[in-house]
Amino acid sequence: MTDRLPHEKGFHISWDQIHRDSRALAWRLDGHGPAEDGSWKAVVAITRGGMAPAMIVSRELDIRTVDTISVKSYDHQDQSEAVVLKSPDKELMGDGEGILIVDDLVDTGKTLALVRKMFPKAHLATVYAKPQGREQVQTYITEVSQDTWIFFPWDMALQYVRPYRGTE
Ligand SMILES: O=P(O)(O)OC[C@H]1O[C@H](OP(=O)(O)OP(=O)(O)O)[C@H](O)[C@@H]1O
Ligand code: HPA
Ligand SMILES: [Mg+2]
Repeated sequence: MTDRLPHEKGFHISWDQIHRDSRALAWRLDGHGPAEDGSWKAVVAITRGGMAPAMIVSRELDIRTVDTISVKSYDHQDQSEAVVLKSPDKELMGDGEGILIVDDLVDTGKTLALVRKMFPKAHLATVYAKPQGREQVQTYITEVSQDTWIFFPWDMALQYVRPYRGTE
């Protein structure tokens, strides 16, 4: 876990930061849907990490139809094969046209590759992206290096840190 990080760097994201970055994602997507007025039909969150960004995006863009797809590919920081545990509504999704699929980040791109295969016409958007998976995502806000592990606020808690000088 955190004391045995396989990644060289840690990028710690606060609630405030993910809120700002998710809003920035929404504003970038605004008006770029395939409908005549540029709107999107629905937002689909890739659970669980995509749920908070998807909520913020759907709020900003006034989209009330929100569904989820559950893809599991990691146990803590160990990656395994990506599998779909729950699919979104078939009738709503079709081939994905007009659907905004939102996740917190793309890392290797395995999760999004699977989602893309299921819904080839959907728009895939993430808040953060690493270089290896960047090709899989159509819109993202911030890129971090591949050897960085992103820590999200829902996986962290405030705790005591020792002063820079001192022994306690
Ligand atoms: O680009 P990839 O290498 O596939 O990795 C990115 C995915 O991995 C994490 O989800 P995870 O499977 O850990 O599930 P969670 O969202 O429930 O934490 C993250 O939230 C992305 O969905
Ligand atoms: O850098 C990451 N942070 C959190 N979850 C992840 N899942 C894949 N990569 C990451
Ligand atoms: Mg996830």
